[in-house]
Amino acid sequence: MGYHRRVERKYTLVDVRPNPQATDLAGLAGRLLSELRARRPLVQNITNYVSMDIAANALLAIGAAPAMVHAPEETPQFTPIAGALVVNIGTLSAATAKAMQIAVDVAHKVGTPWLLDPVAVGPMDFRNGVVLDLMKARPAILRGNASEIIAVARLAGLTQTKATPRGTDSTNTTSEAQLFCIELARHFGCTVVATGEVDVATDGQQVVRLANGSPLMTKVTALGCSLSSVMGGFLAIAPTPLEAAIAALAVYGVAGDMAAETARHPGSFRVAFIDTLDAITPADITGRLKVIA
Ligand SMILES: Nc1ncnc2c1ncn2[C@@H]1O[C@H](COP(=O)(O)OP(=O)(O)OP(=O)(O)O)[C@@H](O)[C@H]1O
Ligand SMILES: Cc1ncsc1CCO
Ligand SMILES: [Mg+2]
Repeated sequence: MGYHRRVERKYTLVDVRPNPQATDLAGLAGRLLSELRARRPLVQNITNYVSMDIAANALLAIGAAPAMVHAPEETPQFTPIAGALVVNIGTLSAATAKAMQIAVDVAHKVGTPWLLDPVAVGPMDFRNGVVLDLMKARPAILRGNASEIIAVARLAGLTQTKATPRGTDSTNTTSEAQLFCIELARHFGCTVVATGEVDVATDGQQVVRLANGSPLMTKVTALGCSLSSVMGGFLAIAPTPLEAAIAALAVYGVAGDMAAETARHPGSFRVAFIDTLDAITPADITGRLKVIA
């Protein structure tokens, strides 16, 4: 398949089912939060150097057990016992790319669900090739910002639209990315999540849009990477990847709202946000979740 092959669009937004009710989604997220805390899933992360600390702390705060196991020599024994695997290409090298491919192949073989965070995909050919190779091992969830999701859609030949990322940051909106989320989900048979001011999650049939969170979340590095790791925690315990994605987005977004009520600048927000991941309750989600129809 050529990178830029344009596929015929056989479906439109019209055949996507209507948005479920906010109360249903908040209830789902609250139940899965309680279940995650009860089961404390083990989450393997092969992630970038920047996110290593905050992603592990976010997983601990929400109630999961993080493990940053990268070595290809260890993966064949570790990935089968992990509840989920999170692969994040933020600080990619030839060596880490190889370690990631070995891990996702093991995950695919033994049935450990895994999530891909395609950080800064688009402008660099090496990174783009790695993302396409990783996608062949069928992630359960693809989670990126709007620019990253548009870039993966272009790589897959689903569009000629060019994303306009600025390094690891998005300059696109998730409403620009929404149709590509649906097309990618159908093309790869996975759940796709695009984050931003409004978060979009879809399995190719249902589309859910959530509008919690604070602009301060873009002022703390690797909060998106940490969201991917937290989503891995939910992926380990949720009945479906879409439910895992919705629960993670709901908990994370509401925690962002709550932390922004106590902290006004990035340094203190980072601390308040981790504290809130620990303190947040299902009732907080019910009271605050913003679902866009
Ligand atoms: N403008 C905004 N307003 C409110 N919340 C936001 C905004 N932008 C991002 N978020 C939230 O921040 C979190 C991280 O999403 P973001 O899209 O910034 O990830 P990212 O670009 O992959 O981050 P990074 O690469 O720095 O880790 C998500 O929970 C998202 O909802
Ligand atoms: C800043 C940065 N550079 C590579 S990964 C990363 C963390 C945010 O994605
Ligand atoms: Mg990111």
